[in-house]
Amino acid sequence: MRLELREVRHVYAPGTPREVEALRGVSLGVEPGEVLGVVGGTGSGKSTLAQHMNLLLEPTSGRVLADGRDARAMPRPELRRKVGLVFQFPEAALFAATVGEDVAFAPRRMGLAEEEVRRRVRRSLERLGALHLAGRSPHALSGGEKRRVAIAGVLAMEPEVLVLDEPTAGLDPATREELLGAVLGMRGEGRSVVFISHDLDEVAEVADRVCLLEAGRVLACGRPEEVFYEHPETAPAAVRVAREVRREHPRVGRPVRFGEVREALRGLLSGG
Ligand SMILES: Nc1ncnc2c1ncn2[C@@H]1O[C@H](COP(=O)(O)OP(=O)(O)OP(=O)(O)O)[C@@H](O)[C@H]1O
Repeated sequence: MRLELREVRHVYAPGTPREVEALRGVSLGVEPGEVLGVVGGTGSGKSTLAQHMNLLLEPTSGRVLADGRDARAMPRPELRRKVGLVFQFPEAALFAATVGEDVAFAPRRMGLAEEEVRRRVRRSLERLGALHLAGRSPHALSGGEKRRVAIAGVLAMEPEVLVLDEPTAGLDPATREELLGAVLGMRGEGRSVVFISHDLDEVAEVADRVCLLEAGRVLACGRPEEVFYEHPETAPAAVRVAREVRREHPRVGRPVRFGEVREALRGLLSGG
C-alpha cells in the first residue's frame, strides 16, 4: 500500500488556551517496500504524525490517502490492520497470561482460523527472536523481551505498512540490532516501514528515505545522503566523521552508514 499525507494540519485542544498546532501542513508519502525514516527534535510532531497514519488521530485539515483514496472512506478496523502502529513503549499494553496468547489477540480478533493464528504468532515471534518466550508470562520478561513481544503482536496482523514510533528507545545494543534486522527483513517482503527515531545513527542504518520535521513542518524529505549532508544539524555520527574527511578528500563521497564510511576510508588508504 502507498500511504500519503497531504497538507496535514493537526491542532490539539483547538479554541482553548492549551491549543497547540502540532502539524502545520505536512505532506509526505511512503512506498511499498520502503523504509522511511522520520527524524526531528523533541516536540517536532513525530508522534502526532505517526498517529495520523492509521487515523488514530484525524487531521484538523488535510488528508491521509491509502493507495490514492481518502483513508477516511476505509472501515477503521481494516485501516488499522493494514497500517500497524507501534507506540512508544508498547510493552505497557501487554496483558495476556502468556506471550503466545498476547500475540494471538489481534489475529484472533480478525476472525482468522486458529491454524492461521498459530502460524502468525509463530512467525512474528520468530522474526523478533522471541519464539522461545511463547509460553512465558509477559509480565515476567525483561524490558527488551517485552518490547519484542509487543512489536510481534502488531506484526501478527501482517500490516502492509508498519509504523514504529521510537522502537528501540531504552534497549540494549544487541536487542536494537535484532530489531533493526527485523525491520529490514520486512522491507524485503514489500511492506513499508515508517521508522521514527531520535537516534540518527540508527535511522541512517535502515532508512531508504528520510524526512526531517521541525516545529510541525517538513524541513526536508529525500535520500539519506541529501538530508543528512544538507542539514548539518541532523548529522549521524558516520556523516560527521565523513564530513571531516571530505574537507581534504572530497572523493569519499557522501556516505551515511558506518560500513560505507569504512569502505570510503579503505579506498582512500589504498589510493583507490
Ligand atoms: N495529547 C496532546 N495534547 C496537547 N498537545 C499535545 C498532545 N500530544 C502532543 N502535544 C504537543 O504537540 C507537539 C508535538 O508533539 P509530538 O509528541 O507529536 O512530538 P514528538 O516529535 O513526537 O516529540 P518527542 O520526540 O518528544 O516524542 C508538542 O508541542 C506537544 O506538546
